[in-house]
Amino acid sequence: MSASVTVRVPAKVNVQLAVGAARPDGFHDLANVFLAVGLYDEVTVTAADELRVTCDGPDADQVPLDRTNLAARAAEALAERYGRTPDVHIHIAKDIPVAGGMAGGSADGAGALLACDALWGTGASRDELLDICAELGSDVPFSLVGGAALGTGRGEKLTTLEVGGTFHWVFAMADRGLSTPAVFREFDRLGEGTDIPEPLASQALLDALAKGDPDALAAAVSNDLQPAALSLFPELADTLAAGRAAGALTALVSGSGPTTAFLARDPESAAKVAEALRASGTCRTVRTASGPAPGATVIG
Ligand SMILES: C[C@](O)(CO)[C@H](O)COP(=O)(O)OP(=O)(O)OC[C@H]1O[C@@H](n2ccc(N)nc2=O)[C@H](O)[C@@H]1O
Ligand SMILES: Nc1ncnc2c1ncn2[C@@H]1O[C@H](COP(=O)(O)OP(=O)(O)OP(=O)(O)O)[C@@H](O)[C@H]1O
Repeated sequence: MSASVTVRVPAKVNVQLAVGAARPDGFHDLANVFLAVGLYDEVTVTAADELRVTCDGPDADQVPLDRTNLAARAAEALAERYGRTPDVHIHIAKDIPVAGGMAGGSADGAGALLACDALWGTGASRDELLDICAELGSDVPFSLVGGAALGTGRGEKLTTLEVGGTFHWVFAMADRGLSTPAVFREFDRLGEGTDIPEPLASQALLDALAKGDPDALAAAVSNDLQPAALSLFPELADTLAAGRAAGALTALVSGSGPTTAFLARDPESAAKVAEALRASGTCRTVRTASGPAPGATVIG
């Protein structure tokens, strides 16, 4: 008999990303306000003779299928903790752009962890799963939790945030990726010789989320990695300008980029911004999605 579990996991946009100075361990302290959005990967794990990863979807050829895949690492980490072998076939149906700053790999890590936990019946607590997520990567705990949350430390220490409405987004995917470590290195280079303040969450932004007010959110969003992403990928300025000209309430780079995110007042306006971005020729593909979306969820 072959048992199998499927988990659906959302992408994220960072509505605030405040970045502190580099720490001795090479990471940066953050005030990272995550919002999960309705673009999903689905991770299916099936009992097998040995660990194996397959992937399909538009960006599948860019996804490593060896043990460096975050989903494989998640299965191995859980198996090790429970003294068993990670004997599963992991299939990733990938819809989240790869190396796009939307936590696609992190989503697959959290998805595989939850799916293996259900398949193996480990009985792990939520806190244990969150600990394993934090070992896998700074964004992985949020992929498990979803909704909206403030991430402090390197982004792994989460406080859930209330959100008072639905926010409508348009995402423009670029024709190449950006490496997260390279963007943080560029942030360090650009900040050399300046005083980098302690990262703090913006109260105006948290209030805007709590009210579900898109105009207030648009006025409060910020991303300290945006200058670094633009420095490495200057053409993104044209995409941001095209979305603003089409009526987006605000335009920003998502996380470390290069995906750009546009906030719209309602679904109709999001559709208009999406159409204008498609026509602009400044990006590879355009998607609309709203948030908050639920975190990793077993769907079958
Ligand atoms: C840019 C964001 O996506 C915003 O949510 C995250 O901060 C990145 O999270 P992630 O991809 O899960 O990152 P990790 O896998 O933990 O780290 C990858 C690399 O990014 C850099 N990194 C990441 C997180 C952090 N707080 N400081 C860092 O400097 C480090 O060079 C690290 O080696
Ligand atoms: N399951 C996975 N899906 C995609 N990439 C993966 C996966 N596992 C490992 N990787 C590697 O991680 C790199 C970053 O991919 P990912 O899609 O997670 O970037 P990202 O969305 O920019 O991440 P983040 O927003 O968390 O910084 C890829 O280039 C790939 O080599």
